[in-house]
Amino acid sequence: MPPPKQRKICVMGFRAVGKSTITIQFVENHSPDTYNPTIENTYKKIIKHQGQEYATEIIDTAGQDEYSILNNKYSIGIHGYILVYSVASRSSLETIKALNDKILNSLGTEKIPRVLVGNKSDLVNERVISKEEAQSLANEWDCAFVECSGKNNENVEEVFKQILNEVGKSQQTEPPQKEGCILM
Ligand SMILES: Nc1nc2c(ncn2[C@@H]2O[C@H](COP(=O)(O)OP(=O)(O)OP(=O)(O)O)[C@@H](O)[C@H]2O)c(=O)[nH]1
Repeated sequence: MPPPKQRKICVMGFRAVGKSTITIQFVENHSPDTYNPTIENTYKKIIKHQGQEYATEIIDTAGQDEYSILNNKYSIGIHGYILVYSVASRSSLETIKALNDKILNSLGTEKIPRVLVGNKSDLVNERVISKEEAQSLANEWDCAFVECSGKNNENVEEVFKQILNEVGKSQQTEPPQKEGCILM
């Protein structure tokens, strides 16, 4: 197998949408018993995906809102973003739109590997965001889209596979660096 590739992934979204639950479910195979608002936690996991190992660092960030200022450390050296909203909360989707804008503005490009994640898909009767609405937003952003339930461990692995795919795609399409001078 080729040597592991390093990946640094940031999990972002509104408060209590399930960022920690998804991350802990994926890294440690269990769902946290109690709700503890996160300040910031970093997890490490070797992920085997399509014949390649990825030494992955997953940063579980504090809940954000539309007015939060994007910390510099969430825009420098990050390979991809997992943008989480709750299918049962419209305001959490509005926060994701604002967050997405902030990330794109801060990096100055639209070509940023992202996965839009609708968590809490088990809350069937409380759903206010349809799959179609989120899928069309993901199409607009040209990024992947996954619905999952962190609590029930449904589709959680898919979230991480998709972000690795998105990062891989972005690295394939990067134009080769040209050598020489640029006239300003
Ligand atoms: N029904 C349901 N509840 C969930 C799911 N994922 C998380 N929760 C619950 O939502 C609450 C918040 O979960 P967390 O994982 O702590 O959310 P968070 O986004 O990390 O929260 P902050 O750190 O405050 O931003 C907890 O009570 C979880 O049990 C899910 O898929 N379904």
